[in-house]
Amino acid sequence: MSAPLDIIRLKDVNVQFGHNHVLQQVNLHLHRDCITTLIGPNGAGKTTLVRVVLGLIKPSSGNVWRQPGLRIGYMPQKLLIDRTFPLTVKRFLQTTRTKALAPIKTALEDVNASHLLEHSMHDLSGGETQRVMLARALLQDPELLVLDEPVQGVDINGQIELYNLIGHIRKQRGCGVLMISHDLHLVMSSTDHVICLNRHVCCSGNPEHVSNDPSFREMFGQRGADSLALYSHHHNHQHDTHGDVITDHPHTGDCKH
Ligand SMILES: Nc1ncnc2c1ncn2[C@@H]1O[C@H](COP(=O)(O)OP(=O)(O)OP(=O)(O)O)[C@@H](O)[C@H]1O
Repeated sequence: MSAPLDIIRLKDVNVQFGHNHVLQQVNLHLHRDCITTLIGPNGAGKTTLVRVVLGLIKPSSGNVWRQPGLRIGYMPQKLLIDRTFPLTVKRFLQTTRTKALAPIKTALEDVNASHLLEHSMHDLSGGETQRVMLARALLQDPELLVLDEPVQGVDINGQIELYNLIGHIRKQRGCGVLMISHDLHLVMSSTDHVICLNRHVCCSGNPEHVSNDPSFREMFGQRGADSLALYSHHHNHQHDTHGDVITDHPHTGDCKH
C-alpha cells in the first residue's frame, strides 16, 4: 500500500485572540481517504482549528501547507436563513458557483435526498437539512470535506445514517474528511483518526488501538469516558479551567497511543 498523501499540514500552529491563546503548538496532517475527527470540550478551539485549515484564520505563528489547488467542501455548523425568504432546496444549492441542474441532482442523489429538490428549505427536518448541506459541500467536488458538527439537530437513527453516508462518500470519492463532533460514541465507529483538542493536541490516535483510560474523565466526565471506552490514548498532563496544562511533563505535541 502506498503511503497516505498529505493534503494539509499544520506545523506548530498558534492562534491568539488578544490575550486568549486559543491554539497552542498544534500539529496536524490530513490525508486523502482518511476521516479525522476533532473532539474536545466547548471552547477548546475546534472551530478555530477548522477555520485555520480552511484558510479563514491566519495563525499568529506556525506554518500551514495546503496541497496546491486543493478543493475543499465545507459544511458549517449553522446556517441562518430568514424564514420570510422563500427558498427551495434547488435554489439554495444554486447559491453556490454551480447553477446547472445535473450536478445538483447528482449531489442530492449522493446524499439520498433527490426527492427534496423542490422542497422548501424551511420545511426540512434536521436530518434532511444536514443532507442538503452535505450536498452543497459536495458541489465543490472536494478533495477535502470539512464538516463542523454534521449530525447536530439529528435524531439517533439519523446520526447513524449520516455517519454511514459520510463514510460511503469518503470511499466513493477518496476524499479526506475533517469533522468536529460531540457524539463521542458514534464517532468512534465512523472515524480513522481522532484528535483530542483542548487548545493544544492532548492526544490523538486510531480507534483500533482500544482501551479505557480513566484520565479521559478529566475532559469529558464519566459519560464521555464510558462512550470512549473503546478509544485508547494517554494523557501525560492535567488541565486547569482554561484548558492550560498544569503538569511538569512537557507536551511534545506527538500522538500518544
Ligand atoms: N474571532 C474570534 N475573536 C475572538 N475570540 C474568538 C474568536 N473565535 C473564537 N474565539 C474564542 O476562542 C475560543 C475557542 O473557540 P472555538 O469556537 O474555536 O471553540 P470550539 O472548540 O469550537 O467550541 P464549541 O465546542 O463550543 O463550538 C473561545 O474562547 C472563543 O471565545
